[in-house]
Amino acid sequence: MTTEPLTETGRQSHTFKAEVQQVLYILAHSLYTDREIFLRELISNASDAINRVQFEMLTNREVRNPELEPQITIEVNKEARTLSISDTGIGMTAEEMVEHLGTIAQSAARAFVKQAGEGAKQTVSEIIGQFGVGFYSVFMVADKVTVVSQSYRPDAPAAMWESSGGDSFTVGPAERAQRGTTITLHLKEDATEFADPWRIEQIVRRHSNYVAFPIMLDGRQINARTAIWRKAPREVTTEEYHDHYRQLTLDSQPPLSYLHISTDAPVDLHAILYIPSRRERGILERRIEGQIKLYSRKVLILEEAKDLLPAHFRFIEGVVDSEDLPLNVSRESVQSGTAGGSPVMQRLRKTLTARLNKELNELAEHDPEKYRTFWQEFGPFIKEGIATDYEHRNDLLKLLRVQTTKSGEEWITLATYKERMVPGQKEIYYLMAASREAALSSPHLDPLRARDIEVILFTDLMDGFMLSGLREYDGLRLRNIDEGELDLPGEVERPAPAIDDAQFTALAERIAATLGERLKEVRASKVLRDSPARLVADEAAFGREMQRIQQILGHEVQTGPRILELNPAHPLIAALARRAAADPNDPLIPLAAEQLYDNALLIEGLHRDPAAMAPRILRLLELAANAER
Ligand SMILES: Nc1ncnc2c1ncn2[C@@H]1O[C@H](COP(=O)(O)OP(=O)(O)OP(=O)(O)O)[C@@H](O)[C@H]1O
Repeated sequence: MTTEPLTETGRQSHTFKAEVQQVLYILAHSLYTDREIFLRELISNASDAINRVQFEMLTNREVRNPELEPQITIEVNKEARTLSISDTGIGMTAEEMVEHLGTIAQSAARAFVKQAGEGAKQTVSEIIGQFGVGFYSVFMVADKVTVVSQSYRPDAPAAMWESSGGDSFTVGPAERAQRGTTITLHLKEDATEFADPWRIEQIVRRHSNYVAFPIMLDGRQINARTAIWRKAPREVTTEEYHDHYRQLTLDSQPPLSYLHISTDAPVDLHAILYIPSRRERGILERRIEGQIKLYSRKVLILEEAKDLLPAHFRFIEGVVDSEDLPLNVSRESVQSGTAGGSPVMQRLRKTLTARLNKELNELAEHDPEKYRTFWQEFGPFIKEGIATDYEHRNDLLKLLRVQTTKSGEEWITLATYKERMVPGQKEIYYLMAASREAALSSPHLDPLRARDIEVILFTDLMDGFMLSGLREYDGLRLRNIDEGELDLPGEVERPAPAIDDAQFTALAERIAATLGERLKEVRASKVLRDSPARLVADEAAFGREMQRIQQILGHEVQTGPRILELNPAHPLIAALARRAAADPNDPLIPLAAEQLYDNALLIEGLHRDPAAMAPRILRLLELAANAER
């Protein structure tokens, strides 16, 4: 930014930073249909400014005009084609104007220019929201903008900032009687609509209705008078909740569900918590995590209160308001739970968490379709909580849903699994695989299918993480069925081997020689029925769930050799064994060994490079077709 010498009026001319110039150019020259959001941005800045001065007043006595009521005032003049918005906020000094209204975070600007330049599908309001070019959006509708401000600092003189877009702005002294800021827009010819009071009221209702301070127009308050979370739930309509959610989050989809708490005892608590309908909103995934705004006595204490819910509920959006929070707390002390904030925060957290759990359980019970959506979008968070949050594990286990060999497309609870266990079953059986389809073709299922035992199919990356911390449910151990020695209830008849021991040994030796160090042992299976082979984990191999995650993420892990079990009653194994016994150098055997091993990895979702199998499969096909080489 370059700065020119003072002119006679005491104004100094500055050049916008290059990134700002680019942003301004795009904003001024694009035909955006939702230009009206410039007003939302200005109101949001005004509201921030009031929040900030309220905070100053809590901690700092030296504030100019402490008696001023928090208020945002809009004035329009059709003849002059102007719109102005004033606030009783923190104000800006001349230096702050240069700093805040001349620059823009460079990375944000670059990302903005890139997105806008690509003609991205999202609307300008989404882009602006994401990149924080808020103030500059005025240049979509104005060809000249004047800002006059009086800082809260008692000794700072009033100042003005003015620009017609382009590449420069001026800053100089000004007259302003009281603390706060007035921004005046000289509207472009095609933006006259924004000098119409009716239009302004419509925009405020649509985008800024729930701003916590009065927004005045022609002597009337045009935003909602009472914060909806302070109303009794029966007085709030679904539409109002949806509107509030949209204005809070900028999410274009309505929330999946919401929860409104309004109580005075044992704590004073007025809160609305929203469960979004999807996890990822907007291209930048800025809102993959929710935000909970914390108010006390109408003062916004925290824009993003982290400690009000356990970490696994971080996708929740909403507002929490409690009169019980001491006003003399700083943001930091509320956050860290010190300085007296702690006991109240803990009580709030406890109440909110319990109510949210209850709400989710009720959703599952009364609206299974919605709960299914919830589970698909936010299941991974619940699983994370189960693994890491011992305090809430039992509550979270009620929210857990799984698919099994018997559930089809349905999602069931562990309680349902338990009810459906066969007589004599003492453990919960599960299988980890790449997908449901892959899981259902797993050879490990053979002995359980034969006994009609239900098996949980875990196919999500987070499942491994969850299982690393979850060893049992309701007194039942969770057992991975890839283990060699499962003590299964009930007896089933075993199919008779189709080959003799010598033939089997010949095959086992050839396979062991081919697969070398990848295997600990090749042995005859006591449990396989319909499948030819399986890879069995070493029971001692603790932590395989986490290892699995590492493997899927492509990290090098020492997994230790496993045991290959062959099914001597299977036609393929029998045929291979006969060939191995007849000709130890039969070329089919090593190819088959490799392919059986790869099949096992594929089903488990652990194969590193499936494409590498293509030449071998081709060779196997040639052998099957007796093709000449
Ligand atoms: N009405 C106002 N009163 C006091 N300061 C203001 C006001 N409007 C803007 N500012 C200052 O100008 C800065 C830049 O505003 P701008 O809207 O461009 O970005 P932001 O508010 O920081 O980010 P975003 O609007 O995207 O959340 C603000 O951070 C604030 O410091």
